[in-house]
Formats: sequence, C-alpha cells, structure tokens
Amino acid sequence: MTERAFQDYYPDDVSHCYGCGRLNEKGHQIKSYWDGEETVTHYTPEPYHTAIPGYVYGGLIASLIDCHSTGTAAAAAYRAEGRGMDTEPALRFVTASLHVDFLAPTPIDGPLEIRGKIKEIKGKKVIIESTLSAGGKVCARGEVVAVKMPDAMKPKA
Ligand SMILES: CCCCCCCCCCCC(=O)SCCNC(=O)CCNC(=O)[C@H](O)C(C)(C)COP(=O)(O)OP(=O)(O)OC[C@H]1O[C@@H](n2cnc3c(N)ncnc32)[C@H](O)[C@@H]1OP(=O)(O)O
Repeated sequence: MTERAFQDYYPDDVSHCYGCGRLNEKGHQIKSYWDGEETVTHYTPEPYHTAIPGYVYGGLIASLIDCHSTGTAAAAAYRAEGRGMDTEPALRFVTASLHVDFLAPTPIDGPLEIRGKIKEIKGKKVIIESTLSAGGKVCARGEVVAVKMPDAMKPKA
C-alpha cells in the first residue's frame, strides 16, 4: 500500500489550496511525508517558475515552504495527540506568519527538497522551521507560524 501524504487527508472542501490542494488542477499539489522526526516533500519546478533565467522564482520557494509547513503542523498536531490524520476531530492549520531567507540562488533544472522540523507545538500554534535544497545545497530557509484554522475561515456548506 502506498503511504498517504498529509495533504491526502484534507477534506475535499479544503483541498483547493494553490500550494497543496489535491483538487486544484492548476496548483502545485505538494505531497508531504514523515521522515523520522522531520517531514519532507519534493517538487520539480517548471521552466516558467523562473526568476532570473536558470533560477527559481522566490515566490514559488515561499509557497512550497508555506504549504509544506502547514501540512507539517497538522501532522505534528495529530502525532502529539497520538492519533492518525484520518481520525476526528480534524486538526487543520493556516499560516499566521511566513518568513523566508533566500540564502543562495536556487537552480531551476532539477528537483527541490523541502524539509520541516517542529520548533514548537503549544496550544493551537505550531512553529515549523524548513529548509529548501537543490542538489543537496540549502538555498532557502523558512520559519512558519501555523495556527489552527478559525471557525470563521471554514468553508460554508
Ligand atoms: C479545515 C481544513 C483546512 C486545511 C488547510 C489546507 C490549506 C493550507 C493553507 C496553506 C497556507 C495558507 O495559505 S493559509 C492562508 C493564509 N493565511 C490566512 O489567511 C490566515 C489569516 N489570519 C487569521 O485567520 C488569524 O490571524 C489566525 C488564525 C492566523 C490567528 O488568529 P487567532 O486564532 O485569533 O490566533 P491568536 O489566538 O491571536 O494567536 C494564537 C497564537 O498564534 C500566535 N500568532 C497569531 N498570529 C501570529 C502572527 N501573525 N505571527 C506570529 N504569531 C502569531 C499568537 O501569538 C498566539 O501565540 P501564543 O500566545 O499561543 O504563544
């Protein structure tokens, strides 16, 4: 059986996110998984994701870090409660803060690896530190504050 990604557990009505929604045909549809105490996703940029020719657009980098981190926040919250992502009540997180440092130009001609680590998990907040690497070199580092999705933001039936 193939392992399900964190994003595969998001209900349909919240699976339209441009970065991680599996139902958004035009989106990135990233898939994040546990790798020990860290989380990981891979994404191969398209030629049109360019900034300066040959290098990845920073907005894409931020988007990948953002959605990998919010997925990591959800997975970490379930893990902290000792239960699976397919159990109720659902724990969903949105971005309160996204900080990205661009450390080196990111080559566009190969896969990118984004890794997340839990820095803090407390109450309805999870802080995630992520790196984005190309060819084994860390090109960007991010920190995301993810907060449980407020009821007011939940899609109307
Ligand atoms: C259903 C399936 C879904 C599935 C979800 C699938 C979609 C994935 C989404 C992908 C990512 C996105 O793009 S999400 C879209 C972009 N984001 C948004 O639109 C969110 C808009 N903002 C908001 O709705 C709100 O500001 C929230 C929910 C983020 C926070 O409001 P709140 O819930 O009232 O939070 P509050 O009690 O004040 O704070 C809780 C804790 O978080 C901290 N905190 C709050 N805001 C910030 C901040 N900007 N920077 C740092 N820290 C912050 C507080 O200090 C506090 O820490 P302490 O005192 O406890 O230590």
